[in-house]
Amino acid sequence: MFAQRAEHGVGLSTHTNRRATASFPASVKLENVWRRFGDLVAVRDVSLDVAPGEILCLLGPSGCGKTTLLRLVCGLETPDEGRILIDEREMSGPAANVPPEARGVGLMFQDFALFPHMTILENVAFGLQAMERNTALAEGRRALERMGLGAYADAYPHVLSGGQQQRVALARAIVPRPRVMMMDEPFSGLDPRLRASMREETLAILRETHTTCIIVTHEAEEAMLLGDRIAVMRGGEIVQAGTTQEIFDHPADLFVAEMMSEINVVPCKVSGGVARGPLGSYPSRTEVSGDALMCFRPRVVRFSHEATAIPAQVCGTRSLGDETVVELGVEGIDTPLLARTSAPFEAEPGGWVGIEVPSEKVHIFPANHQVPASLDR
Ligand SMILES: Nc1ncnc2c1ncn2[C@@H]1O[C@H](COP(=O)(O)OP(=O)(O)OP(=O)(O)O)[C@@H](O)[C@H]1O
Repeated sequence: MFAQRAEHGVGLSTHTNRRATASFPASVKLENVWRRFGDLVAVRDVSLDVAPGEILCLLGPSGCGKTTLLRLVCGLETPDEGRILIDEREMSGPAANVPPEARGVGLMFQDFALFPHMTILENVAFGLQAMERNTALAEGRRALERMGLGAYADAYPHVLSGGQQQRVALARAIVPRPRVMMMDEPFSGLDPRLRASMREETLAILRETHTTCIIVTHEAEEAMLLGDRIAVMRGGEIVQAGTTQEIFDHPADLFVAEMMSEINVVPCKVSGGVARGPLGSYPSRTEVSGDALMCFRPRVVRFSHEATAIPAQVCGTRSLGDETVVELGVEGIDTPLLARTSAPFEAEPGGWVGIEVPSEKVHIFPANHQVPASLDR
């Protein structure tokens, strides 16, 4: 990550000048964008369309190029090839290189920095310097109240907890109402309850202001909660982009399936459109043949007393309150399978149960499908 990138530092005078007209949403388009650092390819031939007012979540493991992509859109990085357009106007590319402050893009980075010598309110209003001071302070106060921090307006940052400081940084990023917002793990480091409420609040503000937004996250659940669409990145590339349901139901490969949630992976062999393995035979809807992997999520495993059910031995159970996670040993499979059930689960470790895996919930990928998440060099 990049130290101390000031999320307030990009485009503020522009935001403030344009603020009155900032209510119509902007589109963001990347066309075949590349960014290299020496021989390392951080962003590889990325094309992406973000519709006006859309919230797109970029999901991917550490080092896959998410932050670099945001920095390219903001103008803090220049693409080696390709074009970046905001509202069809070229920002980066052969014909233009619009400076960050003229792009109207707001930024909120995970390593936000508040100015220690300014009050909380002054920090928030910092982005409104082109505005008449009293109006700017009134706007700043409103944003702080919205974040539940109105009482701290005249205090200094050091009296706030880390989570509170993060909310101030968020207020500072949104108060100029940029038409396009880049958020890099904006909720990381917050405790789960605060994280959930910040997420809701941020989402409400982005929707209200029709802000087009790209949010970077490591967490699939967060991406699903926030994004109209999700783009999954690996090794500098967008592997798959779509709605939560599209990606969840039709993951492009095992990497994407594993990014979205935990998944059981069972080796099998495919021939003539049928996958055969320790769990029996399943129709394969893909072109795959030969060694393959049969994948399914723990929640799709059904417990069954039918004679056709697959015998499985209970290795262990964990209660999650309203759900039980069951580890199951099945002959021919080296690692225990996981099942999740919200029905009462009575069997003890060592006991035997029957399971079924519905064929429509099974994904079949070639055995060599998984490409390492690290970057090509
Ligand atoms: N200025 C730079 N000089 C050299 N290498 C860089 C530079 N910026 C990024 N990189 C490298 O590019 C790759 C992508 O980095 P980036 O920060 O975009 O990944 P990320 O997906 O945001 O990771 P994380 O989730 O850990 O923040 C990494 O290998 C990183 O070390």
